Amino acid sequence: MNILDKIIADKFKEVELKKSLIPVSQLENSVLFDRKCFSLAENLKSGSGIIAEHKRRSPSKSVINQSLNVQDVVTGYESADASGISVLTDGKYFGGSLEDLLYARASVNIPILRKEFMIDDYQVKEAKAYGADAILLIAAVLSEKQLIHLADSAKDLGMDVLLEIHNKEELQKSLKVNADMIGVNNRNLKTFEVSIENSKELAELIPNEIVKVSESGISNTQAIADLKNYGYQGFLIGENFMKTDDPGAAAKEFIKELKSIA
Ligand SMILES: O=P(O)(O)OC[C@@H](O)[C@@H](O)c1c[nH]c2ccccc12
Repeated sequence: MNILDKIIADKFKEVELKKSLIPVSQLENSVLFDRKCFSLAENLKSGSGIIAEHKRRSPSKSVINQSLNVQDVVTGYESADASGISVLTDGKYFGGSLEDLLYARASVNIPILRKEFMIDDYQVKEAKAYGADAILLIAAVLSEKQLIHLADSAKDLGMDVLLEIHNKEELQKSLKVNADMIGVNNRNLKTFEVSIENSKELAELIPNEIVKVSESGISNTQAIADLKNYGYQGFLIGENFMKTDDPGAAAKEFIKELKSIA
């Protein structure tokens, strides 16, 4: 079993357990459930394009940063002029939680992406109930039918959908999905290999009306200038900021430099 298979197997158990503990009706009664979402896709078009991620650890890097407080990190990202924030909510492999999402929501007024391994409608409802503006769907772990269903369900709740692909086959099964953004993951989730070339190779195959996002392994502004030439408008960055003592300050410096080369 590769790591992605393991994560998904655990996720099925986790979701079943949660469903038995907290009914959907309770999620729907959350004060945040009727909140009007910010659009991440729209924000990427008009702003810096950076989606800055809160990530404590990952299966590929183990610990990145365990000592920070989520509110400080996300307010730092907001004042750095990030277009949106990504909050990992998986606990076992990434050290995140739904509570992180809730604290992030209470701290900023920019779009927040719930970064999670979505396999069930229940998690889409949870995302809305805990203050997310957008969800991630990973084509590598979902069928075309599931992708369509989960995306429609998020759109019905007013959230944006970022659909993650890693290769041509995954893009192929994503074309009928109602996604606002397609994210090309430069990291292969099965082997952890990272190559920004992956975003460049897949760019021309992504339909023009969908906002293109490049994800993972981005550590310098020149890479972004390059990716913009391929039509990318969004750039998801985690480790490069989170590995520092002050991710907000690192993001601010990065975005300032990005603006100066634009
Ligand atoms: O820390 P990086 O290399 O900048 O990557 C951020 C983000 O792209 C990465 O965390 C990610 C992309 N897709 C995912 C799916 C699940 C968990 C994590 C991810």
